[in-house]
Amino acid sequence: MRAASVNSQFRTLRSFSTSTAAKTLRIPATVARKPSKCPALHSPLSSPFVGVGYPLALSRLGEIRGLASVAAAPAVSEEPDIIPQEEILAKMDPKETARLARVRNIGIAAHIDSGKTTCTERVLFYTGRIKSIHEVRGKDAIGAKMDSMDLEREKGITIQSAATFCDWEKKENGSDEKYHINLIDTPGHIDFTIEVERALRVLDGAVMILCAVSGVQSQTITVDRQMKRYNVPRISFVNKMDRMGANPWKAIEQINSKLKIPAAAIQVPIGGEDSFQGVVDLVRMKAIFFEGHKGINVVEKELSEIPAEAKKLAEEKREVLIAALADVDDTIAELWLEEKTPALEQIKAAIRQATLARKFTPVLIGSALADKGVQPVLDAVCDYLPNPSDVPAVALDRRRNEAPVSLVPYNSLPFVGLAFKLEEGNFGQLTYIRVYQGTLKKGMHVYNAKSGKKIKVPKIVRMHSDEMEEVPSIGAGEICAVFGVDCASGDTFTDGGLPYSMTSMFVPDPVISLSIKPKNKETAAFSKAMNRFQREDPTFRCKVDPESQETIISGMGELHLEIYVERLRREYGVDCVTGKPEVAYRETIDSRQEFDYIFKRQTGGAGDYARVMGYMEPTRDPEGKNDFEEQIVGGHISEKFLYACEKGFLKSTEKGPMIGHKVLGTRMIINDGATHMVDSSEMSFKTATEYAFRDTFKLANPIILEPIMKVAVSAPNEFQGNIVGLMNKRNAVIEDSDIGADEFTLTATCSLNAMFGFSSQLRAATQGKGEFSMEFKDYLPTPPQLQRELIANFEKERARRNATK
Ligand SMILES: Nc1nc2c(ncn2[C@@H]2O[C@H](COP(=O)(O)OP(=O)(O)OP(=O)(O)O)[C@@H](O)[C@H]2O)c(=O)[nH]1
Repeated sequence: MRAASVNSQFRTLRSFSTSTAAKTLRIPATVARKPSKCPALHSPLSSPFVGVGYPLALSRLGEIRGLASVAAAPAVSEEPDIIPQEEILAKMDPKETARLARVRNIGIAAHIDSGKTTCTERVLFYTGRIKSIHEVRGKDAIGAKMDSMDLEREKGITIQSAATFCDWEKKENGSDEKYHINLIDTPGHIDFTIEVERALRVLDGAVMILCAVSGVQSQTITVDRQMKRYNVPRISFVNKMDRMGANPWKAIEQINSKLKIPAAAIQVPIGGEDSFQGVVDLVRMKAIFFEGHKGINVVEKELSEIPAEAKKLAEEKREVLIAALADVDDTIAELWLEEKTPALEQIKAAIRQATLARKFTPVLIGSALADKGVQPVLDAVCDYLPNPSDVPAVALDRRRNEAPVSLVPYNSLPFVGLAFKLEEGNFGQLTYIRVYQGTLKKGMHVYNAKSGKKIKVPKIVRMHSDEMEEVPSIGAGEICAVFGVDCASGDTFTDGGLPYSMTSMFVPDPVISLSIKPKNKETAAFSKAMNRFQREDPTFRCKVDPESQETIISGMGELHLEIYVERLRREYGVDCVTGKPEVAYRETIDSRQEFDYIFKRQTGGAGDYARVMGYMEPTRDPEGKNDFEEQIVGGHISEKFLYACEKGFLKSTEKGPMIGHKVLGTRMIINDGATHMVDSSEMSFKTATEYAFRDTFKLANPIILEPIMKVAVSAPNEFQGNIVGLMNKRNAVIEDSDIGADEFTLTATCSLNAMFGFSSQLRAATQGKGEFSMEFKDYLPTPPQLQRELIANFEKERARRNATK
């Protein structure tokens, strides 16, 4: 009972605490939501645990509280104890608290070409990780460190996220404070969105970069959604201040209005465009300049030494900052009402707390390419982004019905880690792991929570883009990579003692596919490459169509598949011919239909006999799940044969009867049937079910579903008419149109089918100034005319194949 009263007291307390949101759980929405796959049925993105304290297994609670030993604690409790994060942390070893306070796991995410890689290159240079800076598409033809793949360097885009780490010595009050930063540079292009998803799943905070000219762009909106999905606190950096037309205030206004996150500058620029020289720090009211080779020396000056105009702007914008903080922080609000000026430490504390609570994002200003403003971003990462103990991590306890339990980033606790990314390296599979609790040591045995397999960890490394540094162990709250650990992306590892697993990341369904065939006979290399790509990238799939015998690859967009075809050629020497990209349609039914199917065949010797009876109906499941049930009374079909029926059902859903695409939202009930003493077999029941499925499906109001995309298009205002025209032609539903001072952003939903070829038309309609991004939303029925065409084409192709057999 005690536990229950602690719970209720705690819940009441927390619901009134101003800092509740800062302690909310970082659970990916996969717990609450799976990707919506069914027409007009969409699940919310919220986590069920948000805003509530979290339970800690009693055994662990005892450990942390020093009250009871593991053995003394009850093995399973009906009522999980819930204690606040502060209480857990208060019990932690001060040495651990101090260690974690200096660790940051952060990602850099932004719209394409905002300068993520350019910025990361400076971070590595200023922290001493690299000796010289190489630019993205730079004249030296070396390319940025984090774009290690040849293709990335050539195309100037990031394809894979790259991890690195560095130590930053933050100079504060004359003394140095050393922070350890694990950093992931993620791709901007939507086709590689899984890279952003998995990075955000394991990172504690993020730097969102925006272009000072373009402000919030289409992909910024996608990245924003992903950060919100994983509850990731962020600081913002308005880059490219050296560009003509740079306007950080517009970008900040757009963060407020378009992304709906209260944002305010914590710096103002000194000069702009060609004459951008440095920034004024509004918290400390000091001017900052970047001198020496590549701006390596940060030079501070008093405001009396800078132009009066910049000083006036700083005073004005400091007021704006304090007013914005007053909206999100009680202490600042009180001082503000009393017209008192908050102290420096009060401002810093308010920014930190509001940022951690995701109620605010502080905005920094600079130009990575002009080597100005990157070091203050590093300081802000240390000052305002969370350390691993600020972000509660949660596992699900399999012993307690998947009840959430907190993990504590404490080195001496039992180990729990999440494999979030796999990469095939020259020395075998490299698995990236975020250690949430305990220590991972070289040579120790870990258990895969899913397969139960025991694995010895032969080698642990810290990654530095494509280079690595071997380490003997890695502590809680850190990121590393291990060799020789066979697993899938998203698997949980424990030391074997804890029955925990962690929720994995959100993996969107592929929406586009194409047929692919090696030009010559390099099949071994081809299969090797396909296996590797699929293991590394859960959004890339490859299968052989049993009917056409063609290999079909599927992914998130045309560029996604194009990159893999190119990698096949370069990395495996396999040249391929590819078919036309095709939309990943789905098939479903809309009404109930009974069936009574007899499968009978006599071919001399033992024959085949199976009779299955029942009905099919739509499941109307929000996630589009299929369902097979048996409701046999009287034992007309034995267990063994019913199992074969289920197999037949599952096979049928893989390739729909209408156009051979996957089936969604369909239930099959078998409630009667008949068996022959001699002729019935598992194979005959499986086949009977497949035939029954095929015939019944066609009578149950079958529908072809197509992927509907959420599209965001932005372009200068003068092209608004052209773009609305382009979207109307595609029967898009325009949901919102946001007109800024010189650019507008239009959001719409449109079928993927209608979006083919859009990028070139958009270019033509906007003189190359428009851009767009799209993301899968859900599946909706295709228009009847298209459905007829798809079926006719499928039948024609099938007849052609049969004729050539
Ligand atoms: N003028 C100017 N150009 C910049 C700045 N930062 C980056 N760039 C340029 O913008 C282009 C894109 O930079 P990247 O660093 O590759 O951008 P990214 O966001 O990593 O790109 P993706 O990973 O492909 O999305 C390059 O040509 C850079 O040189 C800046 O501060 N000012």
